[in-house]
Amino acid sequence: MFRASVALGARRLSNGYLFACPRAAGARARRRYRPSGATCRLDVECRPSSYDEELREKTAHARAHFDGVATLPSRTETFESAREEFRMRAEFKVWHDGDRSYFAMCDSDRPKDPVEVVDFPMASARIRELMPELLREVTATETLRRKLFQANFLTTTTGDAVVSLLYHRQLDEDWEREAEAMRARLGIDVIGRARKQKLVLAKDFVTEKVLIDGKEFSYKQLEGSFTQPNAGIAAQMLAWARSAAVSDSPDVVAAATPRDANRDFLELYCGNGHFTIALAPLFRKCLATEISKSSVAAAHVNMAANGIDNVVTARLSAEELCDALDGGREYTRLKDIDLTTYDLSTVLVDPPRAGMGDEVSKFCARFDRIIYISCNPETLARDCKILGETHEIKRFAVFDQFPYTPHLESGALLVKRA
Ligand SMILES: C[S@@+](CC[C@H](N)C(=O)[O-])C[C@H]1O[C@@H](n2cnc3c(N)ncnc32)[C@H](O)[C@@H]1O
Repeated sequence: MFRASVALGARRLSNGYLFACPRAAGARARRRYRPSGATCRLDVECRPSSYDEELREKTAHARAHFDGVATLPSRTETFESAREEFRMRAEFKVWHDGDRSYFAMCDSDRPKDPVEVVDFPMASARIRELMPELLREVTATETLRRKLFQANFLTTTTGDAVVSLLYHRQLDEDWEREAEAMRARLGIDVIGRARKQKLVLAKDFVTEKVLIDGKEFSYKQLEGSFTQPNAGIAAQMLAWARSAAVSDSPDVVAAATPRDANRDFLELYCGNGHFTIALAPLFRKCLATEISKSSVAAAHVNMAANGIDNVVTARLSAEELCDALDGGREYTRLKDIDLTTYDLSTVLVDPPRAGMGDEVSKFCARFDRIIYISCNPETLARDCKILGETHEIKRFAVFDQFPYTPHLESGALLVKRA
């Protein structure tokens, strides 16, 4: 447990963190680090000096979930984050106080009690640059400011940016004109959202470029859909997954030689094709599924943009795909796909925090290699208990996607026992 400095004006939030309101104390916000249990909502303080210690503690905590549940390899492959400017997306409340507007975060238990965010060193350089510029624009133009309650930033390492502005009122032509002028001045795309309204000026996505094993891939990332928040870590996760697809050894970094070039790859929870695009070249054919319609659409665009032509993507829940592959009911969304032509040897899963659960875990146990990416070590360990009956965990990695929070992304390679 870390010592937390308590600044003047600090208050304890319901998640256990201590914060100082910068307006009251003129200080940076502070919190107490509490690795277990609490969900972290207000991650305001950047603490590079305690980064190493926090990551060590989070890693030990993640590994502890496996005690008595499944056997991990002794070595943890550790992927560290940049200490600052690592978050490509951020959401802030916008608070108005007389003539002044400011960015704020609120604890879920005290939604009317804002903590002002003056700067956010964890956010990408582009977000940090845009924050004061956006506030200046909004403060200067009543049409943009009136009933604005939230601003969401989505950026890339290449400087692309979409800012969504959320309002408690319907948006009209005046708003559109002013937003268009601001869009041109700031060099961003703007989305105006209100009840049953979404105005897009001029696009609702960014395009990220990622270099993996010497090759550049491009990713269309939709505003409002899932994207990996930490771009540096996301690239390291892709390289790790490629390496895990071909080798049981952590020492093989580049996936130069496809292991299963004559066999096929299945991906569940594929999102916008983030892992699919990087792993597809290692296999003969790939089947990737995902529940979100907009993410599947983005995945199609991303396959085409990267010249990936051996992937079929279908909008199906993981549970539906398990059912279909086991000869269950017929799915219209699979009518053009002949599942019998696939010789699936490797599966990659990247489920939400709830993990795969019993049904999907038992289904995955039939594959030779399982690459399991997880944002919740607790559910990863639970699912590994099932998979551990047939598979050995050959590799275990932690990716520090969320520095200065209790959260830790992890990856496990499970290989079927002979
Ligand atoms: C952690 S995200 C990973 C997305 C993708 N692998 C990536 O790296 O961007 C989890 C994804 O699972 C999808 N999802 C949630 N529940 C699902 C289910 N039951 N079946 C299939 N996909 C699901 C979400 O829409 C989301 O895109």
